[in-house]
Amino acid sequence: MRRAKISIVGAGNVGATTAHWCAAAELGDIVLLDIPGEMADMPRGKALDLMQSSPIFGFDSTVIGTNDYADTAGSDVVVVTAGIPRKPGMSRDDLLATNAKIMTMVCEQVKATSPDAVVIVVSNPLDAMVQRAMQVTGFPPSRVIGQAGVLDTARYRTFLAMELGVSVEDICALLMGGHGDTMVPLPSCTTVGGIPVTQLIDEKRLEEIVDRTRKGGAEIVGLLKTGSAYYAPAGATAQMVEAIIRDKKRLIPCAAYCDKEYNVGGYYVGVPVILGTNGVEKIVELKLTETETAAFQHSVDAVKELVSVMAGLV
Ligand SMILES: NC(=O)C1=CN([C@@H]2O[C@H](COP(=O)(O)OP(=O)(O)OC[C@H]3O[C@@H](n4cnc5c(N)ncnc54)[C@H](O)[C@@H]3O)[C@@H](O)[C@H]2O)C=CC1
Ligand SMILES: O=C([O-])CC(=O)C(=O)O
Repeated sequence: MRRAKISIVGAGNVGATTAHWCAAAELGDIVLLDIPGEMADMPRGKALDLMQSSPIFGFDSTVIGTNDYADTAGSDVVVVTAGIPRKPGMSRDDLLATNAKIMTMVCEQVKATSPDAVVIVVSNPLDAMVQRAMQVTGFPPSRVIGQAGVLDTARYRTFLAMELGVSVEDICALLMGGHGDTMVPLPSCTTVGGIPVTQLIDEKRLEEIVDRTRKGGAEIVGLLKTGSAYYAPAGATAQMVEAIIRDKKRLIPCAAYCDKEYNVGGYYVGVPVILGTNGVEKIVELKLTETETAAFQHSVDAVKELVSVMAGLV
């Protein structure tokens, strides 16, 4: 049986860690690509190091490092983590100009070498970067998806489990909106072992936990000092890769292209989707309360604003 081919563009912290999770789960053969220059050999070094862990973890995925898109040709999934991360004091939006240029260069190559791939964008500011990736590749929007919601929800679930002293496995939650301070929690879709979270945590404390989730990326940036989070972001990305490669039909929040859905009008924003081999196979439309609709609209407006700034930049 042909093994799936997964290419990861950007062999930095998120890219290399995604390669690690994908290899350990034997999701397919992996190509790790980064730019030529002084550090040209770095992806080859990381790939070889990962390969040498295969006898320990018992995986037969191959991992190669390269600077040449020819090696990524015919990928089933391409993950784009290329770009700069933020440092303390910066917002994700401060990365817009630099990362939009990088995203354009990367996606021109992806379009030429892996025209049938499903593309998962991770680089920030996420919602604008995934819009740029869709524009440059010209791929159907269902095959260009952004990773944010799985990470944001994982953070939320972690904090809820810590608060209640229960297993993370028993926490089921959903967040919507952009990957930023405007993300929209949905307490009505958050349960602990089937019990609505609102029966276990009072409103004020829940709002504090939501607030910590919103600022979850910045909290890690403040601790690391030199860059941003990568273990959980890479785990979230690998979960999306798995849903696509194994056609799992996971119902998870991703940045998906919404036109009529939720009346967004042609932008990427975090919504619940069904993710399978074809990428986004369905956007699930929930009935939101008035307050949730207003918060979601606020989040969409922030994404629109960023996309319009990006259009004026490049
Ligand atoms: N969506 C999300 O939930 C998250 C997004 N991020 C974002 O992911 C991006 C990567 O973060 P890290 O891996 O921590 O950064 P990093 O600095 O460790 O790695 C980025 C890599 O991209 C490479 N790169 C730059 N230009 C390139 C190009 N034209 N082609 C190929 N590779 C190129 C760099 O050489 C570097 O190795 C950042 O923009 C960060 O903000 C990070 C965490 C979560
Ligand atoms: O905070 C950042 O810059 C990286 C990121 O998106 C996250 O960890 O959520």
